[in-house]
Amino acid sequence: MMQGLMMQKQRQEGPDGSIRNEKELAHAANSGLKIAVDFCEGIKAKHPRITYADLYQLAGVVAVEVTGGPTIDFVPGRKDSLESPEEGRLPDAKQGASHLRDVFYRMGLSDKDIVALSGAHTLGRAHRDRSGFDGPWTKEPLKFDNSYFQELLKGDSEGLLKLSTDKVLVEDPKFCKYVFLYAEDEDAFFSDYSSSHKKLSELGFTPPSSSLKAITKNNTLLTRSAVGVAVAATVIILCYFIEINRRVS
Ligand code: HEM
Repeated sequence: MMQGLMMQKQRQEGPDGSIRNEKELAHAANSGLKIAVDFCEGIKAKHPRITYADLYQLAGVVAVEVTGGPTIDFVPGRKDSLESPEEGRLPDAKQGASHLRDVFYRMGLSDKDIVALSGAHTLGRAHRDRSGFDGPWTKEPLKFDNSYFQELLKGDSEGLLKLSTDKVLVEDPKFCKYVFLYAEDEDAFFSDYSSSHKKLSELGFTPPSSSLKAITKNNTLLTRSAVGVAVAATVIILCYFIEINRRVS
């Protein structure tokens, strides 16, 4: 998901759908993402007007929400590119705090963003045949909650994974205060996660005025893409559950 969210290019950071490029899918850090990209292809075929860049971001937003996480405001209008970045710009799970800061600061993100976004590891698992790592981070990997942070504070637990880049969040004093906060206060995690996810998903993107934003009478922001996002979202949810269930079981 991290990789899907970032999909950045050298000249301009930000989601542009280039992950569908075979060359980029072959980057080691993207191993396994072809499955998700292929799922999205069926939706793109039915709703060709949505860009790949928007579709992949929408899939991430929907996956977080349907698994119990916060709502993330989604604004369409990203442009597609097939120009891939060079390999090696995504975070390396075997490294530590300075590496994480190099990667995330480069995108204008903060220590708080790093910790909040790492909380996405509340979902899913690692696969030995993809990354070389194995196992979920939490006991309920289909549920988006703050248990990732609670598990981090407990230390090593049998059957649960902790990458170096997860452990460093407890070891580094500036990261650590957010780990304590999120482990204790799920609302604070959800609120910060939602803003950090939106920031990452809108890197290099200025929402166009034609994004069909509508403010309803009770001031709820509704964002509608011109294509049947509701239908697309339903299909994405189904795909997400089928895939995750298959991988977790
Ligand atoms: C902080 C640096 C990060 C590192 C080093 C990292 C590394 C990894 C690794 C090694 C895996 C296992 C891949 C596999 O074997 O299938 C993984 C999975 C995952 N990552 Fe990250 N990640 C990072 C940040 C993020 C962020 C920011 C997000 C989302 C906002 C994210 C969401 C996920 C999810 C949901 C999975 C599970 C995928 C599945 O179940 O197939 N990660 N990550």
